[in-house]
Amino acid sequence: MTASPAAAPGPPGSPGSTGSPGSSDSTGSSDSTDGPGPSPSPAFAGAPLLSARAARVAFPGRRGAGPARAVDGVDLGIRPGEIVALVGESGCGKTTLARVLLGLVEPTAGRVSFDGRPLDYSGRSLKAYRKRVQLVLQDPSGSLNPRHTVYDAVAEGLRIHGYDGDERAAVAKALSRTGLRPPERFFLRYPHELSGGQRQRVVIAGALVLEPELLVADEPVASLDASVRGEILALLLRLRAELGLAALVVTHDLGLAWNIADRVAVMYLGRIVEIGAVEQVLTAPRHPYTQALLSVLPKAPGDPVVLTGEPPDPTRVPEGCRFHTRCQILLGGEADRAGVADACRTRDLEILDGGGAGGDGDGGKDTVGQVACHWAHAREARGPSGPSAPPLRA
Ligand SMILES: Nc1ncnc2c1ncn2[C@@H]1O[C@H](COP(=O)(O)OP(=O)(O)OP(=O)(O)O)[C@@H](O)[C@H]1O
Repeated sequence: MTASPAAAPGPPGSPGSTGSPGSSDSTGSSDSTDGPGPSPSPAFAGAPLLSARAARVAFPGRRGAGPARAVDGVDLGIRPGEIVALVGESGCGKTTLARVLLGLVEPTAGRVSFDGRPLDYSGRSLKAYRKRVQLVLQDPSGSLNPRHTVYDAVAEGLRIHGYDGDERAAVAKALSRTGLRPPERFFLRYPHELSGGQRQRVVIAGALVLEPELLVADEPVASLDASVRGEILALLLRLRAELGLAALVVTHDLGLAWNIADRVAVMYLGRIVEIGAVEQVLTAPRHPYTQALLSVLPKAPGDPVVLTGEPPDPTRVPEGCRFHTRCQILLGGEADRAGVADACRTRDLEILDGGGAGGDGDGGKDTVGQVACHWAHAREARGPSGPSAPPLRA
C-alpha cells in the first residue's frame, strides 16, 4: 500500500475532503496511484461508447405547474475507458440523466446510443444492455441486503441474467478485482461484518461480476469515511487501467471530480453548461456558473460568488440562457460591456459534445462545443484584449 498525503488535494481552493487515491482502509488491498491530483488523461479516440444526443426528460409537474424539464437537451459522449464526472447542485438533473444513460428512464426526446446503436427499450435488448452498463450506488449499507451474504450479493446479477458459467469462479474473480482477497474469506460474511470500505467494494464487485464496459457511479464515496475514500477512488482508477472500464461519476464533490475524472460536465437546470478536461474546467472555468461553484470552496481565491435571483426550478426554465436570471456576469454589467446581454436574455445555447474530441463552434445555430455561455464566447473571440476575466464575486 502506498502512503499518501493525509489531506486530499482537489482543485485550487477545494476543501480537501475527498481523500486522495492511495489512502488506506483495512482491506489489505494494494490500490494506489502516483499521487494526488488529476490522473494524466489518456487520449480518448474514436466513437463514444455511450452517448446521449439532445436527450430530454420531462416529468409531469406539480398541480398547476408545467412539466418538470429534469433533463433538457443534453449531449454527452463517454468514450471507452474514459471517466467523466457529472457535477452540479441538487435538483439540476444529474440522477435523472444517469438513469437515462442506464436505460432505466426512456428519454421523452432525443436518444441514447451504446456502441453506435440507439438503445432499444424493448425487454430483451434492454436487459442485454444493462449487463454492459452497471450502476454503483452511493450508500453500500442501503444497497446491500443485510440478510444476504457477500457471495449472494455479488452473485445476484449473474442469476438475474441467467449466467451459465462457473458462478463461484465469477464471484471470486469480481471480489478479487475489488481487492477483497482471498475472496473465499468474504463469501459467507454479512454486510454488518464488514467495514464501510469493504461494503462499497462488495457493491462494486456486484457491478463488475457481469463484466460491464461502463459503470455509472452515483456519489460512490459520499457515505464513506474520509480515510477510505481514497482507497475506493484508487480502486476505480485501477479498474479503468486494468479493464478499460469507462465511468460516469455523479457527484456534488468537485474534489472527487478532480481526483478521478478525465473530463468534468457541469450541469445546471437540466442541461450541461460546461464540459472539458478536468484541469481546464476546475482551474480555468469558462462558464459563470462553474466559476460560482468553484468560488465557494473554502480556500478559493477571491470572494465567493453569491448567486442571487430565483433558485432553479425545472418547471420554470427561464427564456434565453437558463442561467441568466442568476448570472453574476449579466447582473454585474459585464455581459453588456461585452455586447452579449441581449443574446443572454433571448438565446439559450446547447452543448454538442463529441465525447472529448469536440471544439467550439461545431454545431448549428444555437449549439456550441464546450461552454454554453455567450459572454465566454465573446470574451474568448476577442482574445487577451477583450473584456477582462470576471472577478469572482457577485
Ligand atoms: N419522478 C419525478 N417526478 C417529478 N419530478 C421529478 C421526478 N424525478 C425528478 N424530478 C425532478 O427533476 C429535477 C431533477 O431531479 P434529479 O434527482 O435528477 O436531480 P439531481 O441533480 O440528481 O439532484 P440530487 O443531487 O439532489 O440527487 C428535480 O427538480 C426533481 O424534483
